[in-house]
Amino acid sequence: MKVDDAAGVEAGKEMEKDSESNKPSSAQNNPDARSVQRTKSFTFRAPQEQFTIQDFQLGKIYGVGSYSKVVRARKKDTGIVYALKIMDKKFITKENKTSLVKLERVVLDQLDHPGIVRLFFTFQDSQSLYMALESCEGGELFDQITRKGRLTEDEARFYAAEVVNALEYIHNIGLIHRDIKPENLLLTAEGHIKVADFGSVKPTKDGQVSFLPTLPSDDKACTFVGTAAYVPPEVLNSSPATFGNDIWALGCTLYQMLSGSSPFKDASEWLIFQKIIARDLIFPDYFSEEAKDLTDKLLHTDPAQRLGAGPQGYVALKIHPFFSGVDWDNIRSQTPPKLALETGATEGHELYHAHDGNGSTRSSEASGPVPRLASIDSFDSRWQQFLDPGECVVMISTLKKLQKLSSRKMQLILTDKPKLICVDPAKTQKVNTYGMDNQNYLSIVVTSPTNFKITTPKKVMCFEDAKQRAWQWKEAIEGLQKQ
Ligand SMILES: Nc1ncnc2c1ncn2[C@@H]1O[C@H](COP(=O)(O)OP(=O)(O)OP(=O)(O)O)[C@@H](O)[C@H]1O
Repeated sequence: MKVDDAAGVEAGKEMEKDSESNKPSSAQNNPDARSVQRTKSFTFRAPQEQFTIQDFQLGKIYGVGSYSKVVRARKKDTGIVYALKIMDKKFITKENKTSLVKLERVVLDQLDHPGIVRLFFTFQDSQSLYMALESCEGGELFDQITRKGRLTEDEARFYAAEVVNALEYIHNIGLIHRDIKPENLLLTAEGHIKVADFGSVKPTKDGQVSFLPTLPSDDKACTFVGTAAYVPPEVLNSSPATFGNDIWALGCTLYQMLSGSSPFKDASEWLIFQKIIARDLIFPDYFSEEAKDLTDKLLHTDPAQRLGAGPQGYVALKIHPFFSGVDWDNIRSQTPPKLALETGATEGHELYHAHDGNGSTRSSEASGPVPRLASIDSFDSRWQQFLDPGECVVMISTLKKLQKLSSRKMQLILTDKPKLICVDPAKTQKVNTYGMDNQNYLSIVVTSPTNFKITTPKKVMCFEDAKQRAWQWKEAIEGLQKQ
């Protein structure tokens, strides 16, 4: 057996291994865990099945994560649709993600709440691990904010209340999610919230989730788990994670729902962190007093004082005037806001200026019919080096560059120069820049919502955008060429 194959087998065994734990059985503390039979060996509620990928009819790609791909998949015999999370065993082993994958599997298995994505079963083959998740057909809350520009206070209240309801459950069983953000808040076809992505979860010492794998320490200085724009100031100062992390991220998410963008945004992670540490928070005029007050209290600098994490816990959070009228006991039977469906059209445009090298940054500005930035936190400081002073990023995404027999991850950056920069994230010295004037004529052809081709005088490049923004890339490029 080759070393790589052996590694793949290990990843599979590790994810499904009956785990020994010296923790008490969660069935004693958690009524939801009673359905799991706890004899000598532990049985997962979501079983490991003997299915193969051929048992499923695969549909669109919902999205691509750092070590997985999530695909809509209909089980051929039952007709039931799942979101199939597919992970490459060799990649997981190579990247040392085995214990994190197992953690996510064990945690999802024991979570039982209508506001959290459900894991139904797992299976594997020689190459991949598969998790069959509840399919969230309404997409990400992030896309609702992008499509609507910003949400009304009623809409934001509805979503925030459902997130609070799920977070209360998550915290009560002793878990810190650590990556709450609009991209990880998925929606059902009806429009109810489902918290997803437990890949960064941190179990607390006296939590109720059992059979946890041993994890590598992440408490090292200079590293943080989560997403730059939603990370609380104390985590940047290397304090250990607390429930207050998720409350801060909830505050950022509420702000983003109401305003259209996250409260601490800038052109690089470093600049975002400066804003977070300085708590450089500006409320738009149209926020109601209740919305301002709640956001302000969720974004308290002291994690222990954040509403919900403070001494009165969730009671204090739920009675905040912003939530007046919310029927907390019947929250999942309320009618959700109408979902904004995907359209080719885009509104608004935000530009993010490059740092000018003198320590000052210029602010963002709005103009022109060019698409909105996908997500400012996708602009990380690594890409800054490719911009000239004052140059603005119009669109940026990690895409797949498709070649004849293979594909590779690429960072595509469109700037207002206009210029298209294509960087291999694994080797940032490998960068190609394409001008877009008459001599360097560049054209773009969309072949599907996910795929597009870029033709330059010297080559044709095929890209796949898992977030289905092929039309947005075309509009943005052609918009700049017309200017
Ligand atoms: N149950 C689901 N139903 C529908 N779409 C989903 C579901 N789970 C995940 N997705 C989509 O698939 C994308 C990839 O999910 P995945 O969990 O692999 O990684 P991620 O959370 O985006 O990234 P990372 O692993 O880097 O944190 C998500 O952004 C989301 O849009």
